[in-house]
Amino acid sequence: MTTTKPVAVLGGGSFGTALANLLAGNRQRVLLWMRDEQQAAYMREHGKNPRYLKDVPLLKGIEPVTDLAASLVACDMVFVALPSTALRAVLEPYADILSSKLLISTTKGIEADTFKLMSQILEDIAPQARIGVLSGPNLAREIAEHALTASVIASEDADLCAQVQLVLHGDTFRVYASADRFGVELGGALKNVYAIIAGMAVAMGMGENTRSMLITRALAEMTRFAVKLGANPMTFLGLAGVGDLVVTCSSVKSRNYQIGYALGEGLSLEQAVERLGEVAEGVHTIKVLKQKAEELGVYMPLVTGLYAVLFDGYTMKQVVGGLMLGEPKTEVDFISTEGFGV
Ligand SMILES: NC(=O)C1=CN([C@@H]2O[C@H](COP(=O)(O)OP(=O)(O)OC[C@H]3O[C@@H](n4cnc5c(N)ncnc54)[C@H](OP(=O)(O)O)[C@@H]3O)[C@@H](O)[C@H]2O)C=CC1
Ligand SMILES: O=C(CO)COP(=O)(O)O
Repeated sequence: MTTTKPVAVLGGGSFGTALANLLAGNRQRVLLWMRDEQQAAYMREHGKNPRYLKDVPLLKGIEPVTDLAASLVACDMVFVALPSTALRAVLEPYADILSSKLLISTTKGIEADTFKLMSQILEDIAPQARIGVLSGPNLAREIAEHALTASVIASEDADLCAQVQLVLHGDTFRVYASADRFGVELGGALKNVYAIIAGMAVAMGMGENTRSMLITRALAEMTRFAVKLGANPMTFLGLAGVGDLVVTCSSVKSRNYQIGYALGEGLSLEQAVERLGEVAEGVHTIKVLKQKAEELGVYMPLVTGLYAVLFDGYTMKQVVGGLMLGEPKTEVDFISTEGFGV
């Protein structure tokens, strides 16, 4: 089915580009908004993004544009694929126009001063808007190359979920609905931190047992944190939790993993970020997460360890030693096992 109005995608990076292609593949007209007119002009002329996913042809139906107000006015449904550090500043001036829209955040980050997730920022900006979150194991390059992929659209608004499923669902992209917006969004933001640790471990020559331990203990840690914030732990067993954690901790295509790998090779954080030249949200998330975990008294040894390496001058060896020799713990301590006969 084709909606009459175009769909807006905000952000001309890897994910905005992949999402625009997905929508256009489903015969939607797409206004792909980016800030740089030179980039948009190149894309209109050559049918490719000159900076991100450079070799991926843009499908017919995508119009690269730079007038944000006009794009928002023209569309009812708006996907936001901007970095977390830019989202509020970019959208705040357009609060009035956004009020009547369906706004779907795809940004996996946490705001530094407020600890707000991106859909909560959208809610601040446009309280009247209908809001959702798209999240899951969704590496942009694989989506662009039509790898079979699943994602989750999460919103309290079931009609919004259905509309998003309609425009995105296709041969290679399957979209599940969830009513747990907070849990789905939190999972996507938290896993980036653990992908940095996983990349670091691989660069340092650690094995598959180690990676498996890391991913599983990361899931325990992020779920423990989420439960403290009142989230539903079961959501973390789905695509937007364990699904996204596994892909991001296992793939060299993940930018957060690449940051970790560079750190493991001995680069400084600044050097790693510069070499990547793309967004790696975990670099910001680790700071706010460490602070929030302390504030709430949540035990997050992996977060604390990564923070110590990145900002307090500890070596990986020191941190790993501390983690392994720590007091023995119970395994699944974050979900009540009452009633399971355990
Ligand atoms: N890539 C992926 O696999 C996935 C990414 N995401 C999420 O999508 C979000 C965006 O990531 P992604 O597209 O991959 O990042 P990229 O690094 O590929 O691209 C970032 C984009 O944001 C633009 N941008 C940066 N600052 C601003 C600003 N102030 N105003 C307007 N545009 C700006 C950049 O423009 P410019 O080139 O001009 O700097 C660029 O187009 C992240 O939160 C990420 O977690 C979610 C799922 C998968
Ligand atoms: O969120 C992602 C996959 O689901 C992309 O991860 P990176 O931002 O680490 O590339």
